[in-house]
Amino acid sequence: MAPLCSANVTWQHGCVERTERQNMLNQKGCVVWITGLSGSGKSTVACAMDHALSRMGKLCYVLDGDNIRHGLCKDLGFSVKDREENIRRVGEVAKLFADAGLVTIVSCISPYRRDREFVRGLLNKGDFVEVYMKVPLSICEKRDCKGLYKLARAGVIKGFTGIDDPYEVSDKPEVVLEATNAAGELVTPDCMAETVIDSLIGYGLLSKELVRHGCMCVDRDLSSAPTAVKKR
Ligand SMILES: Nc1ncnc2c1ncn2[C@@H]1O[C@H](COP(=O)(O)OS(=O)(=O)O)[C@@H](OP(=O)(O)O)[C@H]1O
Ligand SMILES: Nc1ncnc2c1ncn2[C@@H]1O[C@H](COP(=O)(O)OP(=O)(O)O)[C@@H](O)[C@H]1O
Repeated sequence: MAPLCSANVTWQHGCVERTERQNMLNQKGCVVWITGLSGSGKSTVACAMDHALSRMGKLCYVLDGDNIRHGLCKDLGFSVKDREENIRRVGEVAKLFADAGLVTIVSCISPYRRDREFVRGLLNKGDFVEVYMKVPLSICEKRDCKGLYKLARAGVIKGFTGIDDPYEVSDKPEVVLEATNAAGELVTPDCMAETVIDSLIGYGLLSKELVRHGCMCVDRDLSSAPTAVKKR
């Protein structure tokens, strides 16, 4: 684990408090941490949430594992140590975004429980919401939209999560999203996003003042809100 901080540096306090920023934005900063196997739907749910929250007038930002590895973490691979460092960096950035008042949505495999708990520990209590994509490997592998499972099965990619590298399920993630509902029907990404948003409301991280339109939420005072919306 990295040292607490570099030598001879002093924390500089800002002159605008987090609460002031949150009041300006009319929202609370938090981190929604979406974890699960490759192909489980993390990026898709993150995108659906981003869309739904934006329609509600909430400022959010998605930190997606694939994208972060094109820049901030482009020097990292997939060893245990590199994944730990990847999650540490993403966690630190997510913490800054939450401090700026944004609903910060992270979609990273983050396969090791300890690394996710490390990030949870960076945030104020209650500001970290872990969303577990409980999608069986068989479904993820069947989707294989990037062809990586095929390469992993062929031994071309070593240390692939779910194949020859572990995914550790948390004891109590705040939200669990399954691929199918009780009736065995596929759950759409919009409905998954809605489940997470409902949880954020339940945890007091989002305002209850919402009206609903199908699976998408829109803010009560959005002038462009559809006329056929019904109260929750
Ligand atoms: N060895 C191995 N294991 C798992 N995934 C791999 C690997 N090599 C490359 N990829 C691709 O990298 C994406 C995962 O990046 P992450 O930053 O989310 O990974 S991690 O959280 O550090 O484990 C992941 O993206 P998603 O499919 O969106 O999850 C893969 O496309
Ligand atoms: N709820 C869903 N139902 C059906 N297919 C989905 C669902 N969510 C994602 N997918 C599909 O699964 C594939 C992988 O999704 P993606 O979001 O890229 O996963 P991840 O980010 O976890 O690797 C994509 O082709 C996507 O369209």
